[in-house]
Amino acid sequence: MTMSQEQQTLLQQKITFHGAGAMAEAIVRGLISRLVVRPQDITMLNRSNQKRQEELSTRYAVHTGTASQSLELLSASPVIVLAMKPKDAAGALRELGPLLSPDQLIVSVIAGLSIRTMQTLLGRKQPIARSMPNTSSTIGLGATGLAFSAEITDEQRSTVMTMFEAVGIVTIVPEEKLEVLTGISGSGPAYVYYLMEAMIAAGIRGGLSSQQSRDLTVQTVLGAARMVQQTGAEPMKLRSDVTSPGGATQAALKTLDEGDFFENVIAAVNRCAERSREMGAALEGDLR
Ligand SMILES: NC(=O)C1=CN([C@@H]2O[C@H](COP(=O)(O)OP(=O)(O)OC[C@H]3O[C@@H](n4cnc5c(N)ncnc54)[C@H](OP(=O)(O)O)[C@@H]3O)[C@@H](O)[C@H]2O)C=CC1
Ligand SMILES: O=C(O)[C@@H]1CCC=N1
Repeated sequence: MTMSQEQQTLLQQKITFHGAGAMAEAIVRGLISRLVVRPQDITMLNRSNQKRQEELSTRYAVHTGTASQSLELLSASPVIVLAMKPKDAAGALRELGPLLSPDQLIVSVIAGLSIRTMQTLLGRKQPIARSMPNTSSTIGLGATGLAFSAEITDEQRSTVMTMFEAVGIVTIVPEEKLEVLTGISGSGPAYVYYLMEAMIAAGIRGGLSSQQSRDLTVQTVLGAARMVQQTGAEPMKLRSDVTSPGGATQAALKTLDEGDFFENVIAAVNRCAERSREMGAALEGDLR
């Protein structure tokens, strides 16, 4: 099921972000700017970075604190978003488990970390939504994959859907598909930025100003994505529309293919999925 958000529902629930880095900020910015959650209902906790807390509280008027100061707060929050790096997750979940009541919802954005591992680390069958969002949530153009644990209630499911639909499109998948989804949409923005970096560099090397090169690249990527979205045409058809036989585009694509561009992108997506599985397996290994 893929949906775009059209109507916004105000979630009148307190949400605590356990981890206050790039991904947590992307979601919070989206939620606040789309009026889905009031800033006073959001708390963002990190481990120790005081400057970051001040920055977030000034920027978004949310509550902040460090995890150790706020165990009480976590224990009272109906929704807890786990948003630390995978390496920090095991310790945080072990600490969190004994504080929770059975109806508290955990929403994880952590790559690779399975629902089963989370429940084992928590030491209880907590309702869990495992998500894979991306940083474009910041501007409401995120793409999020979701999988749910069996314990989740309809109301909790709808809370999670509302949260992520507020910041982009949402698709529900069987949990084992979240890895390949990470390879496409979770990490995907980085591939596109890398392509853009290369295009901008090429323009500058060819004598355009950096501003010209940047503006042209941004508009080109934006226009190409919109063309696929708005015309409904296949990318292959749109590519062919640009490519005159024997012309300049064909020569450029041939150069990309000499570097096995198409298969390399697929290999990168597969490696990303595999790395997510490795991170998940390492966390599972921490259980022993
Ligand atoms: N960035 C992305 O594009 C995406 C990231 N993700 C996932 O999001 C998660 C976070 O990534 P990202 O935001 O990039 O990471 P960041 O490094 O930007 O942020 C991590 C945050 O976690 C905090 N933290 C670490 N340990 C604890 C703890 N024990 N209790 C509370 N907070 C803690 C850090 O606090 P402090 O700074 O004080 O140490 C920091 O605020 C990852 O698991 C990643 O897999 C998912 C999709 C996309
Ligand atoms: O690089 C990572 O591991 C995370 C997963 C998706 C985007 N960033």
